Amino acid sequence: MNMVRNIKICDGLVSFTLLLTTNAYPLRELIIEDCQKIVETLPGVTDVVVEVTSETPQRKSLPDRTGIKGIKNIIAISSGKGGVGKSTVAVNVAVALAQTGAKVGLLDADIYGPNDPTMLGLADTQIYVDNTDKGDALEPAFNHGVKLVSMGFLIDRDQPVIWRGPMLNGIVRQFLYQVLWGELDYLIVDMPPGTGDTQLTLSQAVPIAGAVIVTTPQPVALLDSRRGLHMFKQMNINVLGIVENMSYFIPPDMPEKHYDIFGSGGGERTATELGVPLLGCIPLEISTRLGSDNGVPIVVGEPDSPSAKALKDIALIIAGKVSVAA
Ligand SMILES: Nc1ncnc2c1ncn2[C@@H]1O[C@H](COP(=O)(O)OP(=O)(O)OP(=O)(O)O)[C@@H](O)[C@H]1O
Repeated sequence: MNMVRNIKICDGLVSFTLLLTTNAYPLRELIIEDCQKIVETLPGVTDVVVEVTSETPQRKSLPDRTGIKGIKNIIAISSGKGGVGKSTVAVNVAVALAQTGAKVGLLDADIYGPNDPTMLGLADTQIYVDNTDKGDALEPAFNHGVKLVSMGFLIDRDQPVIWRGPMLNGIVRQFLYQVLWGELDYLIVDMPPGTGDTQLTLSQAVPIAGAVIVTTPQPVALLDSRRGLHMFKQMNINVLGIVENMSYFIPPDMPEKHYDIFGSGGGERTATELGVPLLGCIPLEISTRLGSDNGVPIVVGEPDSPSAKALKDIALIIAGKVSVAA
């Protein structure tokens, strides 16, 4: 698979480079260990040095959808229903991917309720327009390893956004094409809830490497997720799977206890019924909410908490699936 490069043999010392398709490769450690062990068993070998590097493959353009220069993979995080934790998942997955060394951008396409600046600790940040040879372009904000563009930077915090479809399309296109994103392995798009204008604009404008649907276990949320899934299928967009958020509540004073507030197993059932994978389940934890409110995502603030571990695993699974698809 052309993943082994740069083989050097010097007496008993063997060194080589392993090229992974993503830094966030879920089986990274296992592969390194296996390669090491196998070479070590060869006669005459005394030492093995494995270097690891990665090259994220790029999602190809489609006949009717051209990619954005420099951006390898666009991943849409969506939900059928509001308030299920879509932004929490988008922000934490973006930061978790950046933690693996990937170059990551986050486009907050939730034009009416832009929360990502707060969640990424950029609530009081301003972004600027640069004059480039291709016209004016926005310089994204940056924190926790992630570049961010959001409507939240362009409006007064208390000002409601009252726009119609065509204006929305305009801003979403600007956020895609008139931002100095630079080189990105992943552009995570935090979609607005539901199946409206923004979703259509995005799905039609650019080739999306994969869509993730965030849901909570209760039946009403799951019903809406089905609609979202059908929209992506109709638009020929690869659905990577479902994330079940708020799967169960962990009380901070009794971490061994789990309460199924919204019922249990809903995400699993929906995933099976719709024939898409369940990418992971995230518990309801007070620290996750606090992290979002304080601008320190849980994968940074409490990386060993159950929610952070679940979110990091989900990020790796998403990266793995995107690489396989590409
Ligand atoms: N696993 C969790 N544990 C605790 N709180 C959570 C969890 N997931 C999300 N929250 C909290 O629930 C609220 C809603 O989450 P979030 O804003 O991510 O949802 P959303 O689906 O993006 O909402 P919207 O539809 O408004 O865009 C936030 O206050 C967030 O901090």
